[in-house]
Amino acid sequence: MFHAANIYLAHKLSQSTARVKVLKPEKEEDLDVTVDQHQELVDSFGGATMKWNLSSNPNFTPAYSTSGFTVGLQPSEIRFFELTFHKKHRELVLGSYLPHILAAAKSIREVKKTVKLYAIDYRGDHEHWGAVNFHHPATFETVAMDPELKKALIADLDAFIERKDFYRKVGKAWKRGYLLYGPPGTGKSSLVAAMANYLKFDVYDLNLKEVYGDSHLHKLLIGAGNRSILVMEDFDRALASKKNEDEISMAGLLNFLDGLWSSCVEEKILVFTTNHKEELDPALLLPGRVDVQVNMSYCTFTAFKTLAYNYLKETEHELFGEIKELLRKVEATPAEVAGELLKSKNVDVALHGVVKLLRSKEGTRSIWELGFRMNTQSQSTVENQRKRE
Ligand SMILES: Nc1ncnc2c1ncn2[C@@H]1O[C@H](COP(=O)(O)OP(=O)(O)OP(=O)(O)O)[C@@H](O)[C@H]1O
Repeated sequence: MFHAANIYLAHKLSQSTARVKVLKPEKEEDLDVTVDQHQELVDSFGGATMKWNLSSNPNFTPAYSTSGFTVGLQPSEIRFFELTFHKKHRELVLGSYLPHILAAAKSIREVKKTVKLYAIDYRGDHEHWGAVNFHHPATFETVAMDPELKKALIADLDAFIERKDFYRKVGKAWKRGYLLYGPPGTGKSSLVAAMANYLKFDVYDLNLKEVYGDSHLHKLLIGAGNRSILVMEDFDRALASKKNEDEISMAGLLNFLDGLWSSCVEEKILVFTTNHKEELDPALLLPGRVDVQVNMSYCTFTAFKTLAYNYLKETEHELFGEIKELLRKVEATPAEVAGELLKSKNVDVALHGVVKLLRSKEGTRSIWELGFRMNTQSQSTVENQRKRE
């Protein structure tokens, strides 16, 4: 309650607050401006006036020597808030105001949160996660993909976040599984980053190649925090690279995800990515394991326009017509197109680069066209769009 009140009141600091306290938490990027001691802060709620005051009492805890003996007392302080209100508002405070503060503090924390990227920590026993701040700039605005698919995905994420009570009522673990599939360079990793930045969820990058057995996998999965996205990139290939019998298998992974792990999960998103959806074990694709499949495909003209806007701030150009025609005929990944757009700040030069790239692909068939077969609705959505365009 103390931390919640501290966060809540920090948001209520006004220009007239004479003294504030400023901290820079080690792993956060922003400064924390909070209430200082003996500064009365007045808030109002449901017509009642609430007066807050931060105070402290001295406290002494035993100090120990390195050999474990008590060597005296160490001074510290216990800080607390004193809340003053008229006694007729007691019910209001206990029943509504304090719960309101808890909820408000939670959402402030989420907005301010610095998203973290976790990977297996190789400095220790490999059984824990190490974190760095997540700086991937991708957002849903910058990811070039079918607009309908994007809208549907955002709506699905929103619905998932809002349905905690529903999941609890129907006895389901509050988790959702996504499969992102498509050729390399079509934006699967960028989409994961966009999801993380949108939800402010930490990303846990579970590189299955580095997981040396079921118990290791279980420790890592259990150690991953809530409000997070657990990503298993190229997970089918990673599992296939495992030869030993005592190493993890797809069945072992799925069993654990469905079973014990599910019972301790809150607000977790699982993302599997693959370049070879057609080779996946159908057991993975059952609802409850993979709830949504997203086809990240070759660059359509709509996707190209997103990229052209991101990189050049260009919405119209005389070369757009030719690029549109070429994109109907050839297969270029958004990464390839983005690579050309990055080459020059000069719009004409950059767009000519794109035309040259696409022309060079005319008459060639990619390995994906030859060997990559897709079978879901989202694939036909993208293909229809390519035809429409
Ligand atoms: N759909 C996209 N929208 C915006 N940028 C993209 C998109 N696809 C690729 N890019 C650009 O290409 C780079 C590589 O793409 P990304 O790593 O997201 O592809 P991927 O599908 O995850 O590839 P892989 O399967 O090889 O991991 C990105 O950093 C981004 O700059």
